[in-house]
Amino acid sequence: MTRPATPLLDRVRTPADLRNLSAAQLRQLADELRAETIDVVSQTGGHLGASLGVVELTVAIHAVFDTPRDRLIWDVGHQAYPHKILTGRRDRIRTLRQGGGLSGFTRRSESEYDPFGAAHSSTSISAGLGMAVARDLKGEDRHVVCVIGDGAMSAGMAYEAMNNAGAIRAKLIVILNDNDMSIAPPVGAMSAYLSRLISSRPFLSMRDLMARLARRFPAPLERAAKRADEYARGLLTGGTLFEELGFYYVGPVDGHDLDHLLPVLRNLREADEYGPVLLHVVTQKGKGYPPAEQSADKYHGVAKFNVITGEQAKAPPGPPSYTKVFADALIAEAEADERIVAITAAMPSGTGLDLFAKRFPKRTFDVGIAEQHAVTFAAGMATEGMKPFCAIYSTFLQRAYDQVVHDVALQSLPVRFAMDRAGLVGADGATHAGAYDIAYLGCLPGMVLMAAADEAELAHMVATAAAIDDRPSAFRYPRGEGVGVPVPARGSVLEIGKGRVLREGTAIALLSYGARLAECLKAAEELAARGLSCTVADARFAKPLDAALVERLAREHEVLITIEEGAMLGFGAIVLQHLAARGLLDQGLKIRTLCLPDRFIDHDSPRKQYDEAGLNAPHIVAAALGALGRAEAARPARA
Ligand SMILES: Cc1ncc(C[n+]2csc(CCOP(=O)(O)OP(=O)(O)O)c2C)c(N)n1
Ligand SMILES: CC(=O)[C@@H](O)[C@H](O)COP(=O)(O)O
Ligand SMILES: [Mg+2]
Repeated sequence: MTRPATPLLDRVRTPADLRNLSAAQLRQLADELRAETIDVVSQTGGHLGASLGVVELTVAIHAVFDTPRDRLIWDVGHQAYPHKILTGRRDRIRTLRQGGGLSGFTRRSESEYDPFGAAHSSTSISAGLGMAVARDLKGEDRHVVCVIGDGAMSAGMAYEAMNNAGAIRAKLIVILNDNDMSIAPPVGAMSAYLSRLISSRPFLSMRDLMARLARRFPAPLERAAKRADEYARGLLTGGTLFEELGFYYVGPVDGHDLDHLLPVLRNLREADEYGPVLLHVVTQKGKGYPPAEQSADKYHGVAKFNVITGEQAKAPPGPPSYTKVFADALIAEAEADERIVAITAAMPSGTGLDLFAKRFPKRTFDVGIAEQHAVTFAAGMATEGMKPFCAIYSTFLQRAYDQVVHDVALQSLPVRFAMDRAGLVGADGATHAGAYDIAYLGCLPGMVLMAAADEAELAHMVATAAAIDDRPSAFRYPRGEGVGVPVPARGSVLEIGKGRVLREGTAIALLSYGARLAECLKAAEELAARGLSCTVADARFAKPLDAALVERLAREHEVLITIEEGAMLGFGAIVLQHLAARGLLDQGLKIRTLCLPDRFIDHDSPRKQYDEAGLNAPHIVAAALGALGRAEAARPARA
């Protein structure tokens, strides 16, 4: 596939090269940038739709504002591929989301044009306000521009930030990129409000817009008199919500029309002695690439694809994904119990709740990007006897930690947490790793914590969680396909706090928590080939811990190794603390706890990530040999 011709883009290495181009040239540049973005993502995969929706906006912002001196913050950052191409990273853009390559999100360490890292949504206004206040305290002069999507605008953090910005009245430009899409179609009253804003009348004409901007920034002494006028206009223009939060609302403006964008942004740049402004731009996710425009998800996240046909590369048929198994298992439980309800925070397809919703539309709740609300919403339902399953990726559940502690665990409410994407997740990298849930939930009294070793275990854990009605429970499972074991139509309820032994040995005990079990079984074979007899056990539960199993393994083996797809202070720590309390650590037992290292693991293939983390079979073998003091415990071969 030949690369698109990009004669103008070829002349742009940094945004400074944009600033002497004419409007006509900028329009051509945008077309070339769009073609380049499509070509890049066809080779790398990634978040195409969002990037295509902000091509013109990216060009206009960098043409008008003096980036990187003026700060530009992209919310989530998944739409920042055109931004990366224009800011000196075009030469590396085809390394996107690959080991050693560019991140799929904005990242401070990657470029001075990325003043704030992102990936978890709705952080841009808070960060931008922080930068604006710091600017004012230091007496510096620069603009701060935040671009936030309509989906990201559904998170409470965005309102916390706007509320504070309106009070501080710091000079800040928030650009609301409204494409009427989240990952799925947006939900909630805010989405409806924005739709009203757009549908209430056509885009402001340039004349109206200029007139309003001119009126907006009157001489200071008239300002007081203008408030009533603004309020009245706000009722007309519909920006009332934002204006009541202290923002001046401008829009809606066509976010693909540079003839609109450039003069508006220039005006906002010049009228800079006033408070926060919200520019409402209307864009189309997937703009300019028909396969994306016509797709239901607007090609939010795509595999490599054929640019001509839009057809995405398909992985060879394999076992069902953990996500699919979860959805099927929950449907089976819900068929039998009408109290079961399911909640997602704007991730219906990613969590599999889109399948649950097809079967139980009235028992499925997509609350938008609002994990904190999702958890306490579930807690409220649990107080009324419902059986809520909160399906939230491990990494995104981090955002609702106090709700888990304060609203669920403290009240011992039977909320069930289905934590998909546990462990390392590959191309999304460190921001999306499900690394910490064992640690952050393991310290909460009363929680039942489970980790699925394979897809059949996941089905059993769904059934088990459904049956636990007196306290909260959580089960974690990795991104991607299962290992190919048969999955029951409906899971069986497990005995709480009981693990299982898959292989009996004498010298070394490998105690796995989660899906590293397969690697443990491989390691046991390798150790057996070296004459070392190995027990392999699946803990199944981190809480309550299977004390009898752990103590037996400690008593009957020379070496005990715990393995988990989680950070320090997780399962291994729970086992260590238990053995210490039982006085079993000072009887010569050689114990090792294999977990994620105390650093962030960057994007790469999952296999390579686990290699780097030291959690593949060769690393387990080396740990066992090392514990035994066997000389050949040299650094393990790469798995
Ligand atoms: C806290 C958090 N929850 C969920 C996600 C997953 N996520 C990534 S992008 C996205 C939708 C964002 O919608 P919007 O802000 O409108 O951006 P668009 O993709 O439409 O450009 C979601 C839910 C996330 N990144 N962060
Ligand atoms: C940008 C974002 O946060 C989501 O789109 C995320 O990348 C989805 O992850 P999965 O691809 O694992 O569903
Ligand atoms: Mg959107």
